Amino acid sequence: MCLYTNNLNSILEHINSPKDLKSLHQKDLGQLAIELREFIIDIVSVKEGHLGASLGVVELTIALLYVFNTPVDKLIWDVGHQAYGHKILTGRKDIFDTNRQFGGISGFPKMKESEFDAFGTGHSSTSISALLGMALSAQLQGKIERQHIAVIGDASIASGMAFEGLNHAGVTNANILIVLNDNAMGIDPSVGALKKYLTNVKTGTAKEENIFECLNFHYTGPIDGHDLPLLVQQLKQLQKIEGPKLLHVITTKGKGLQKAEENQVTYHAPGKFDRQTGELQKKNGAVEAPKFQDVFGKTIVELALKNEKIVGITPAMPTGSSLKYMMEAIPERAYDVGIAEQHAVTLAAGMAADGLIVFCNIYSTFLQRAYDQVIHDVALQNLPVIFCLDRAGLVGEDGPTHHGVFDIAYLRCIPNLTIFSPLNEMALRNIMYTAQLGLDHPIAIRYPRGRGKTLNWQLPMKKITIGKGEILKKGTKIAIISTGPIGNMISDMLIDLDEPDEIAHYNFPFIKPLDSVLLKEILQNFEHIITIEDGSSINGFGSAVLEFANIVGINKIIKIFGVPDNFITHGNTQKLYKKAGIDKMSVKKYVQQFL
Ligand SMILES: Cc1ncc(C[n+]2csc(CCOP(=O)(O)OP(=O)(O)O)c2C)c(N)n1
Ligand SMILES: CC(=O)[C@@H](O)[C@H](O)COP(=O)(O)O
Ligand SMILES: [Mg+2]
Repeated sequence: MCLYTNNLNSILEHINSPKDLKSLHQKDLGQLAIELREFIIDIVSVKEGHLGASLGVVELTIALLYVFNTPVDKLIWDVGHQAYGHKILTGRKDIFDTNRQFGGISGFPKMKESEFDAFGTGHSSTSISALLGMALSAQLQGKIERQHIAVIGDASIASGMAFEGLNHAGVTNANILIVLNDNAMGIDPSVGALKKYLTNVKTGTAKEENIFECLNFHYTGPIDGHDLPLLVQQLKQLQKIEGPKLLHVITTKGKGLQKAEENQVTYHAPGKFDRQTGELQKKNGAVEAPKFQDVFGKTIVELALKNEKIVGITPAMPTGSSLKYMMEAIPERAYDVGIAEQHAVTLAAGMAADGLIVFCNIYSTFLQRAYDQVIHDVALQNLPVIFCLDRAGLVGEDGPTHHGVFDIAYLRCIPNLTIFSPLNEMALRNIMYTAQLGLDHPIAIRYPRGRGKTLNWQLPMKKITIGKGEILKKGTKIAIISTGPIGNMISDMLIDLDEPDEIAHYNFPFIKPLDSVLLKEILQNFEHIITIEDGSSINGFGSAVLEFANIVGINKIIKIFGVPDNFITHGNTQKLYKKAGIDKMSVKKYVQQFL
């Protein structure tokens, strides 16, 4: 049955699955693209989320779902932040307003959420390997008709992992189609030699040999990724060709919303905006405490202006990490290396080995990808790289792919590495200052997404003693030991409580080395000890305290508040703290039973 309708404004209304989409006349697809774009803008303008990337692939999404036979054919969206159109057209239109909200659908493809989400994503550059895995599996299992398609962006394909996938795929006869969605942007402008090459291909100035053909791919392109009839035609043709194929499409990030096209960095994930004008929603004008990322970004400039040996590195997150301030002020010493966390870490190691003072800023969750480099290239050689791990803790709406809750657990077991979690903005500044004065070891400084508490934070920096904790409040019966900014929540809770004299509060910014003198004193003087952190309760800060108690042979009740042993969902951070049981109420309830 053909779903053609004379009321052209309501095509999307009728599309609840790719089956409905496939029953449209091809000439109606253009109208569907208009409606899909409007729908995405409507929802994201009020519910927030990733905007530009999804707007850019509206036509591509429609064409892929129109031509291929999903979910039998496998379709993988790399990173997945551009998959909103895919979600809307694959049965989630009516619940799309719950996107990224607590209890709602995920902002990324998720296998459990839909059979149309062939593979869960969130971290970039995984699609080619996963797709190849499925295609080789199809060969082994005799699923010879099945098609396998991955959509990967120009920034993500420049990552090592994507190249590893291409390198393997090129010597197989696996039936895969890689759609390279080239908009010349990551979150920030794409960087690197491959970007230059792709630009040359687009402008017709590339040398004769095509890089993808050299890797044994059947290459098509570059074609206009907003030309729906052309996309449909090309995809239908490629459907008939066996083996590894790459279709190079050119798109505009933010397509269809003028402000988003003009300011692609801001509109990657713009927050709330006016859906008609695209104008960002104005803040209420109140003076706010700074974001931790800006404390990092402004402090490194301050330090680097005085110390020529300081360099900064970010793997593709200049805006998110605020290293952009240094890239503007001292471009020759600030490097955006693209989505290349492993390279970023070993690059830092090389620079540190040659005497530079290196601040390597990586989101906690993305450092997971460079674990071996941290151990083998930095810690084993005891190179004093200064890792600044932004987005540590529960990050909110991005959810489990992005929560920075494992870093303490995966770093704590690495010899030579110091781990520090600042209570506030000044502590972050002071540790950055101290680290650049010269440390004997590498250090990981972990701090959260969002704002701190201090308005007047650009004070002169002070050297701090490595491995020192501090008492924030005296008490007689219970000792609460916190690490990081979650300590501020404990201070607030103590103000709320009726009998605060019984509770002492200690701040342990150094997770490693622990302040053994102070900790021994606490273990000796209190019957009941509570630790709290915004990371995994397994092998976290609390575990370190338990291990220490065991080593010194002091047997006390030690209660650990940390993120439990499961993947925490997405949503507003307050709700997530509650879900993880590390919110104010949960701690208060626990403490009150002993007062
Ligand atoms: C391993 C990893 N590093 C960094 C990121 C953060 N990140 C998310 S999207 C993105 C840019 C992706 O650019 P591209 O692949 O070109 O897709 P586009 O947004 O242009 O569609 C980055 C760096 C990530 N998700 N995963
Ligand atoms: C898709 C992705 O990985 C990024 O866009 C991420 O969502 C950025 O997170 P922040 O908003 O915390 O910078
Ligand atoms: Mg891109």
